[in-house]
Amino acid sequence: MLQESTCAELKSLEARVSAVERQMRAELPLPAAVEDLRREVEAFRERLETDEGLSWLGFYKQLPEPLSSEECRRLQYRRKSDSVKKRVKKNFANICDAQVSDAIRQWLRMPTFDARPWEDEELLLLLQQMYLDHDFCAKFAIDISTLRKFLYEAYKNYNDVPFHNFRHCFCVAQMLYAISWCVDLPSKIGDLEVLILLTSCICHDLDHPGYNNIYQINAKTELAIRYNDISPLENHHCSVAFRLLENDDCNIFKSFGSEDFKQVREGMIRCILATDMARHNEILTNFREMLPCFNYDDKAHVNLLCMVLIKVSDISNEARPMDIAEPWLDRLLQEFFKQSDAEKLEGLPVTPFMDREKITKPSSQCSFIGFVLLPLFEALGELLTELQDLIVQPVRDALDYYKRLNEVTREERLHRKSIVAEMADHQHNSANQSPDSGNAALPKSGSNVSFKAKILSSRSRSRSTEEETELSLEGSVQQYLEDQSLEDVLEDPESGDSETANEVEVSEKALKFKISTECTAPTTGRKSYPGSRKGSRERGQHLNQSDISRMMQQKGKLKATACSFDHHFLSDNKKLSFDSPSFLDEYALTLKKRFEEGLTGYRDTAGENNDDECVLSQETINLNKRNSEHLVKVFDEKKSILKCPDHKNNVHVENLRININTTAEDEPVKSSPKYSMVNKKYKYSEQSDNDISVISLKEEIKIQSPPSEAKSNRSILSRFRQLTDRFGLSQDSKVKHPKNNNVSKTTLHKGKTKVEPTHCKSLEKVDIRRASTLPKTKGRTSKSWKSFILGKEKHWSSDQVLDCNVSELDNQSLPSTSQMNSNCATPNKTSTSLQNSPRKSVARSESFVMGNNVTNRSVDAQEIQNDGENDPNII
Ligand SMILES: Nc1nc2c(ncn2[C@@H]2O[C@@H]3COP(=O)(O)O[C@H]3[C@H]2O)c(=O)[nH]1
Ligand SMILES: [Zn+2]
Repeated sequence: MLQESTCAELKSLEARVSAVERQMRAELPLPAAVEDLRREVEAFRERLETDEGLSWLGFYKQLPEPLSSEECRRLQYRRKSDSVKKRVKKNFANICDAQVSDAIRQWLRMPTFDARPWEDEELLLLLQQMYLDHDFCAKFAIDISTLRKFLYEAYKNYNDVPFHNFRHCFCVAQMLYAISWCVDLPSKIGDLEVLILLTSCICHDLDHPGYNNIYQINAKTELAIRYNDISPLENHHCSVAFRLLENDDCNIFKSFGSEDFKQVREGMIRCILATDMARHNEILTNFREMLPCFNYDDKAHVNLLCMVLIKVSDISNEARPMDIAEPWLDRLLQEFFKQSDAEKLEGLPVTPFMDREKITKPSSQCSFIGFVLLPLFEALGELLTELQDLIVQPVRDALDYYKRLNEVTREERLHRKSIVAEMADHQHNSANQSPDSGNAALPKSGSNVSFKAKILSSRSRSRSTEEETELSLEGSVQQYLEDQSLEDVLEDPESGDSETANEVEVSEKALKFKISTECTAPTTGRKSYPGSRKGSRERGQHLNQSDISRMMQQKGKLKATACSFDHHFLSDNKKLSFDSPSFLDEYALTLKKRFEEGLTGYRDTAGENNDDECVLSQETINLNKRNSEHLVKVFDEKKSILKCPDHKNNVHVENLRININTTAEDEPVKSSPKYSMVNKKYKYSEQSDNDISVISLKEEIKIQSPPSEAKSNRSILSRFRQLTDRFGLSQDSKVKHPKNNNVSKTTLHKGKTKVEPTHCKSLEKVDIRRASTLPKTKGRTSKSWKSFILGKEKHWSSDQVLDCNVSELDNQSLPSTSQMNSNCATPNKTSTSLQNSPRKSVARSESFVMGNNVTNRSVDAQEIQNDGENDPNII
C-alpha cells in the first residue's frame, strides 16, 4: 500500500519536474554557447536540405525547378520554321518533274543508299520516285499532284528533332522500298499491301516530339491521357496521317471505294501501331510461330509479315554501312539523352537505356542489336532468304563490331582498375607506415596529379569527360573502385542486370495496358527497371532483413557521428547536459524511412553531373571525317543524279563547291572542302543547342538523380565523413557548386577536346577492326556514278503548286516542361548534322534553282524569314 502511494507520488513529482524543466527550457534564455550551437545546427540542417551538392545524402528537399525556367524552354518540341517549309515547298515544286537517273533509281533500291547528301526537296522527289517505280500512280489512280502534296504535307509534319525527323521517315521508307525490290514483295503480298506499307513508313513517326512513349506515359502528357497509355505516340502518328488524308488535295486514296479505303486504313493503322517497341516481343513471337507454315494466301499471315516488315525498316540503321549507321546512332543517343535529362529535371523515372550516366555506344548497341534487332532480322531472313546477305549479315557484322568495341572498352577499364588498385595499395602502405599521415596518403582534389593523370590516360574513350570531372573532384580511391564495379555491371549487357534493360523490356513494362502489366509476370523474365516508380517500390520491398538491420546500425552510427559532430562545436569540448538535438531523431527517422523505401542511393550530383554529352567518340569523329570525304565525292557525282542538261548541272555542282569552300573559310588552317565538313560537324557537336542545354542542365538545373542500387550499399558513415569534410570547406564548396561554377564549363570543354595519346592508339586499333567488319557498300563504292549516267534531257517545271492547308493537328505530345513556353523556341537549325546550315541550304537550293533556269535571285535570310507562311500547326 505504502509502496504504491510512494510510487504514485514519485511519478507525479517526476512529471512536475519535467514540466518545470520544459517550462524553463521554453522561457529561460539558453546559454550563449548553446544558442550558437543551435544556430550552427540549424544552418547545417538547412544546408543538408537545400544544397543540391549534398543531395546524395538523402535529405535534400528541393523540388525540381519550376516549369517556366529558361532551361525548360530548351526541352521543347521543335517545329520546322515557316521559312524552311516554304523553301522546301518551293524547291520541291521546282524539281518535282525532274527525271531521276537510272543510276540513282538503282541505288535507291539498295540498303546502302545514303540520304545524307540530299536536300529535303530531293528526298521528296525520291519518295515520289518510289511510288512511280512501283507504278502505283497508274495502278491505283493516284493523281501525281495529290501525291506531291501528300509527300510535302508529310514532310511538313515531321519535327526538327535529332532522330525522329523527316530524314528518318525517308530512311525507313527507303529500306522498305529496297526490301520490296530485293524480294519482289508485290508478287508475294500484292501491290495494295506494298502501297499500304510504303505509305505507312512515310507516316509512321509523323509529328514525333523526340520524347518517347515512356516519357509520355510517365509525364502523363496529353497524348498519354488521350490514348490511355496505349501506344500514345503511334496512335498520334497514325491520327496525324489520317488527318492529312482527310484533305482531298493530298488524299492519295481518294479514288478508292469505301471498302478499299477501309482496307487501307486498317492496314496503315496496323502497320504504324506495330512500330511501338512495347509490342516487339509479341509480334516477333507470333511471327516465329507462323514461320514454319507461312502462307501468303492467308490474310492473317500477310498482315503479320507487313508488321514485321515495317518494324525491320524502322530499326534498320545498323543494316546500313557503318558510315551511314553511326551518325544515326549519335542522333538517337542525342534524343535519348535529351529525354533522360528531361526526366531527371522533372523528377520522372529515368529511362535507363537513355541515361547518359549508364550507357555507352557499344553497350547500347550490343544490347539493342543482340537482343532486339538481330532476332527480328533473322526471323524475317528465314522467310525471305534473299535478305540474308542484304540486311541480316550486315547487322551481324555490326554486332561483332560493337562487341569488340565493348571488349576494348572493358580491357581499358580493367587496366584502369589495376592502376587504381595499385594506388589503393600504395595508400594503404603509406597509412601503415605513418599512422599520423593517413590523410596525406589519400589522393586529394588536384593534389595528386600523377594519380589523376594515370587514370585519365587509361580511361575509356566514350566516357572520358564524365570521368575526368568525377576524378578531378575528391578522388577517394575507395569510392572510385565502388563506382567502377557499378560501371561494370551497368555496361555489361549480358549481366542481366535490370539497369541494362533494353528498350523492349522497358517499353513493355511502361507501355502495356496497365491492367495487363500490373497483373501478369513479365514475359522476358527480367525484373522491372529500377528507374520506374514500380522499380523503386520493388527495390524497397526486396530489401531483406539483414539489409534492414545493417541500415539500422548505420542509422545509429549516423546519430552517433552527428552527436560527435555536435561536440565539435562546443567550446573546450565540454559536454552539455541536454538531450541530443531532436532533429537528429527526425533525421534518423527520415533516414530509416528512406532506407526502407530503398532510396539511399542518391548520387552526388555536384561530383557526377559535370559530365559532358560525349556522344561523339573519337571513332565517330574519324568516321565523320570519312563520311565527309564521301560527301564531297557525292557532291561531285550529284550532277549525274538528275537527267538534266549538263551545263545546268555544272552550275549546280559549282555552286555546291562554292558553298563548301565558304564554310571552309571559318577554319583558315584547314581550308580544303573535306576538312571543312569535318570541322563543321565536330564544331556542331561542341556547340549544338543540345550541348548548351546539357551544360546548363548540369550547371543550373536541379537534378534529382534516381536511386542507384549499388551505391546504396555505400556506408552512410563514409558519406557522413565526406559530408563533414565538405562542411568544413563550406565556402569552397559553395564556389564549386555547379550552379555558380563557371570554371566547370571550361573544364568540360577542356575535357572534351583533350585526346590522350593512349586513346589515340587504341582508337587506331578499333578503326582497323571496324574497317574489317564494315558491311560492303557494293553499289556505291565499286562503280562511279558517272558510269551510270544516261544524259537525257530533263524537263523542268516551276508551276507546281503544293498548297495544301491541313487542318490543325493535335499537337499535344510536348514534354510537360514545354507546355508553358511552347512558342518561345528558335528552331534549332544546327540541330541536324545530316542537314546543312540554313544559310548554306538556302544558297544551295537557290543554286539548284538557278541551274534550272528559274529566276536567278539572291535570297537573303531575312527575306526568307519574312516569307514564312503562317502555319496553323505551329504552336
Ligand atoms: N539502341 C538503339 N536503339 C535503336 C536503334 N535503332 C532504333 N532504335 C530504337 O528502336 C525504336 C523503334 O521505334 P522508334 O523509331 O520510336 O524509336 C527507336 C529507337 O528508340 C539503334 O540502332 N540502337
Ligand atoms: Zn521510326
